[in-house]
Amino acid sequence: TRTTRPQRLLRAVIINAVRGDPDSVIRAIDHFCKHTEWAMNIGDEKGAILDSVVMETSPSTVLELGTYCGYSAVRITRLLPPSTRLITVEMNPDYACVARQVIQHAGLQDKVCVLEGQSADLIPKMAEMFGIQTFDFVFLDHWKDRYLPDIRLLEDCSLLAQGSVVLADNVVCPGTPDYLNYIRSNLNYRSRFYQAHLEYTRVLDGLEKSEYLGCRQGKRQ
Ligand SMILES: Cn1cnc(CNC(=O)c2cc(-c3ccc(F)cc3)cc(O)c2O)c1
Ligand SMILES: [Mg+2]
Repeated sequence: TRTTRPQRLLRAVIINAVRGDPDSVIRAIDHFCKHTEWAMNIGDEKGAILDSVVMETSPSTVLELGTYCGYSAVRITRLLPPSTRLITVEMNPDYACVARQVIQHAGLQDKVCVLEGQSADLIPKMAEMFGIQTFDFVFLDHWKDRYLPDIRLLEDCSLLAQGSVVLADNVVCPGTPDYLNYIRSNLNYRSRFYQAHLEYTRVLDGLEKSEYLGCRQGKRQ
């Protein structure tokens, strides 16, 4: 096939979504993934949970790891107050290129910074790059074996504050067992599991929401 799946998803957005209307971009992607070609966006069912967690957190500083085609970046950013920015990290340049165009079609390009590169390299530079201290909200949706090392890196870089919320996609499918074991046994977090389904399927999946409680000692026995 000459085009890639992200390119075909972008074409569906350009054809079917109203420029400057984030909700129509979301609907166009969900329609494409339900009726034409599955893609690994968080989707509508888990997306509604993401929306509710973003709204209850009402964050000032937001980090997303794993942009893919920009679907969750559009979902999150459409809910943010005018002065708030989303920083989203994508290691795949082809995905980043499509994501920037999807985000632009939604009219949210001034509120989103798509960073190309490895999360492990970029996280230590974030405070300096963006003049921030901590992230109020972090969404984990990148390589599943990077969730644990990257949450540890965020801690080590003091990028989490008391009350920061970390939401992780796919903790059941494909699954992130080492991350779940760590975050659920760590006294510095209060975690809650939201049962759902893998995007556009009946396969079980879920989201794990973890609130950082500040730096306490020890582990739960
Ligand atoms: C290539 N790449 C760039 N970023 C990433 C990180 N994301 C995932 O890997 C990811 C994978 C799946 C998934 C794939 C196949 C399957 F059979 C079941 C589930 C679902 C998701 O929601 C994901 O976020 C992968
Ligand atoms: Mg995912």
